[in-house]
Amino acid sequence: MNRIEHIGIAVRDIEEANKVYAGLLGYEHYKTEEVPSEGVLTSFFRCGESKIELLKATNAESPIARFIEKKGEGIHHVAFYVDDIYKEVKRLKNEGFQILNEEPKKGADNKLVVFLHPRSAHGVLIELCQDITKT
Ligand SMILES: CC[C@@H](C(=O)O)C(=O)SCCNC(=O)CCNC(=O)[C@H](O)C(C)(C)COP(=O)(O)OP(=O)(O)OC[C@H]1O[C@@H](n2cnc3c(N)ncnc32)[C@H](O)[C@@H]1OP(=O)(O)O
Ligand SMILES: [Co+2]
Repeated sequence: MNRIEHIGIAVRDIEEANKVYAGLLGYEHYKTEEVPSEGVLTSFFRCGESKIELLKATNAESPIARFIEKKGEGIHHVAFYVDDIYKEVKRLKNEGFQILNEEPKKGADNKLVVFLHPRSAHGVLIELCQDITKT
């Protein structure tokens, strides 16, 4: 793992959050993408080599809806970029981390993603991301 790929932030109203983060960063988001399999609408801002990923729930069973219901809006996950997601999953499993999906799934922005349970990482949901084109 050599850099933070993005920080995921759970929001109730993505249009309003887009305005706030555009005001904060001084530039607009570069894309919006729905990921139906995760029940989310995402919006991305670049931030150096990393990104901010705003996430709005698109249904009541979405992890974002459940998170906001329990904890309110805020940082939902930290995503690390990895060169070989299969190798990292194997390594992290051997280290004792609880892998939520051992088979990488398609995330937003052309990435394959794997999640580690927050109880494995002191209450922080961790995402691993690899470019789909590098598989
Ligand atoms: C857009 C695609 C992708 C990308 O390309 O970037 C994404 O980012 S998708 C993001 C949304 N998808 C996910 O979050 C998938 C992984 N998450 C999960 O599998 C689940 O949300 C979970 C982490 C396993 C929790 O699910 P569940 O056990 O059903 O939820 P509960 O609401 O019952 O919570 C149990 C427990 O865990 C705490 N929790 C839940 N989410 C988080 C979180 N994001 N960060 C920290 N802690 C979290 C929750 O508060 C509960 O704690 P206790 O109340 O103390 O038991
Ligand atoms: Co994410």
